[in-house]
Amino acid sequence: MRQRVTIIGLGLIGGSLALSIRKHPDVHVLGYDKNNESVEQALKAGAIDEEAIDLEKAIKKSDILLLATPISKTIEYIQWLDGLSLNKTLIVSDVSSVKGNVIEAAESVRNPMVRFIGGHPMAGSHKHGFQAAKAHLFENAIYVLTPLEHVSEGEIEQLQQLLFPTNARFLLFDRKAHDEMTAVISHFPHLIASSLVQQARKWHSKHPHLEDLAAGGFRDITRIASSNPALWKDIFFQNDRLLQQMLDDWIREMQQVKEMLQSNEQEAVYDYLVEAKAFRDGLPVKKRGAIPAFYDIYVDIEDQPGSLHQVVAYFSDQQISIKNIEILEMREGITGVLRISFQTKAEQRKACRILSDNGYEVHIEE
Ligand SMILES: NC(=O)c1ccc[n+]([C@@H]2O[C@H](COP(=O)([O-])OP(=O)(O)OC[C@H]3O[C@@H](n4cnc5c(N)ncnc54)[C@H](O)[C@@H]3O)[C@@H](O)[C@H]2O)c1
Ligand SMILES: O=C(O)C(=O)C[C@]1(C(=O)O)C=C[C@@H](O)C=C1
Repeated sequence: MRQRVTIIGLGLIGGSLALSIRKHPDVHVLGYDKNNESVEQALKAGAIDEEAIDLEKAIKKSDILLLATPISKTIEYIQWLDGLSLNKTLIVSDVSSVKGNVIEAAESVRNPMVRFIGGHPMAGSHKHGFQAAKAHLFENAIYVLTPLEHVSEGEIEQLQQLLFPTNARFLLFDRKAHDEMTAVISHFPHLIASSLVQQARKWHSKHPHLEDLAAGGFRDITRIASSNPALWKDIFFQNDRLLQQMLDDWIREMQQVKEMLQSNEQEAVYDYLVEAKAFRDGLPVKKRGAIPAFYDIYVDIEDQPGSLHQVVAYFSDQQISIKNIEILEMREGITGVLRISFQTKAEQRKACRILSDNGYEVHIEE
């Protein structure tokens, strides 16, 4: 049976979900955004079938509602649903980066027709708005679901079926585990990235050439500081208690590192770095885990027109399919480093052999 889905918020995440879901032949997608331009872009791109002009009417006819607005707005929409008289079950999900307050709002909803399943695709970008949306944004990403207790297995399955074309991998957690893990792995690192940029900004007035020296390391570790400040302000305040706890721990740890430096404890500093490297290197990149499962190779190429095309041509000749390709911002102006990802180890090994045989310097992270 044809399902009707309404998406509120057609920015980066809502737009990407819409583009992906529309691959189902039997799903009719209605879109709503407070910004008319986003609706027009979504219609033009074929991400939605029609605009939800009368939102209440659209929701009443829908089977599934996806909320992809800023977190505080998502909470307001959930509260508003309580007052709607619905005559059929409505599965409601969101995409919020923090779950505590969202789940609390959903638990206060007394409307028996509303079945809330929290959602959080662990993929995104530092860009925002529909123009940055991509159908493949969530490919191989973890998609966390936090269903309320009364939600049935069948309803979770129905949502997963709808989201199937995202090619994401679903994991179920409760709100506490979700918010602690995202604080550690996403929210706190974001704060640190912004603080590193702030530090560089202050030193910049003394050393105007600082920006020329900002090469691979600084750019890698601070990319996320270019994200949408409004979104991140919202995330920080939604998860403020845990962020403060992490800041306290971090300040304490930095104090210990400072003391090691002051007392010339070279071995202790070395051990600190070794321990961090071991954990970082052990993050699951090869088996399916918290980080998408790709088999990567790194290739040095000349920074000149045609170099990238030449590498890609070797793979298309041999029918090796590339899962992802990225130019790493290192050694700018000298050589480029390409990170090329493959789905299988066999493809990774074959690609490595072809390029090595053709004189390229290729690296594989073991
Ligand atoms: N950006 C990321 O990397 C990322 C990743 C995963 C989850 N999220 C979550 O996704 C949600 C949306 O973030 P985004 O990055 O897509 O932001 P975005 O700014 O690209 O999109 C938000 C959209 O919501 C619309 N909107 C705002 N208030 C509205 C309202 N009251 N009614 C209707 N539409 C409204 C905006 O016009 C905009 O189009 C957030 O809750 C965020 O926590 C973001
Ligand atoms: O790739 C990025 O730019 C992101 O910041 C994505 C990222 C993350 O921290 O990994 C950011 C917030 C979301 O809630 C989920 C994913």
